[in-house]
Amino acid sequence: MSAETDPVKLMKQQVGYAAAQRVQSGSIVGLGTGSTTAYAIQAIGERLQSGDLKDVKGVPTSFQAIVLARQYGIPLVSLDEIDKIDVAIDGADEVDPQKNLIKGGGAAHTQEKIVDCLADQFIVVVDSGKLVDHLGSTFLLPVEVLPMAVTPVMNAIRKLGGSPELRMGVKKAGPVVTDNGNLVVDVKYDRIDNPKELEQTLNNIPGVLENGIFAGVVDVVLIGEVKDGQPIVRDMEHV
Ligand SMILES: O=C(CO)[C@H](O)[C@H](O)COP(=O)(O)O
Repeated sequence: MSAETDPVKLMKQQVGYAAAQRVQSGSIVGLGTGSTTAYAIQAIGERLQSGDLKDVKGVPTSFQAIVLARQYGIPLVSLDEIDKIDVAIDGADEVDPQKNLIKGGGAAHTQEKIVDCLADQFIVVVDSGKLVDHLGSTFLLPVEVLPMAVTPVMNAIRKLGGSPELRMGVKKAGPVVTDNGNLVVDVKYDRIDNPKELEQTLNNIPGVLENGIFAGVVDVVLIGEVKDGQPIVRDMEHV
């Protein structure tokens, strides 16, 4: 893997690479979505190709993960073919000090939550810019919604104190359509004080598939950062 020159890309590359080193031969690996996880998928593929790693299978969390796994030669399996996932590696948009997350910047949080929560070990890979004191500080909360329910769901979210907006496509006319054929509503909160409660409340609105709060499910957070001009990776537990 050639080193990135852009500092943020370099942090993402280093942390993705570090997570890939934790994968062991013979394991089933949840393959997350996003630019940071893409480096981990690449590094797992390179380890397989060099013979450093053997007999690894991936469980993808999105169409992007499928494409990358194929590109880097990682055999894929579906959830119907396995009875466990050893480790999942995935990115995040925000991480709070209790290791709660906001995910869904890539509109893939529904499949990500299924795969990440099934893993014996869930490793999150982020650059240091994703660390926040409380969720909702920098990122809107993504909620995947069935298309026919988008208006009542947005009304219900407003009544619960959030400000929802329908996510629109870039280089595509109209709204973003997820890998599951649904829409995404991004919700602004002044502050999310109780992530677990909000996660459950939003998922109870009829028409909501899943929201991007991942509360209490993360085992390890690896953080890529630049210290004294050098990229380093640290575990969130060990400052
Ligand atoms: O949740 C996600 C996709 O739905 C991504 O993991 C999250 O958006 C982080 O992406 P990146 O590593 O590109 O910053």
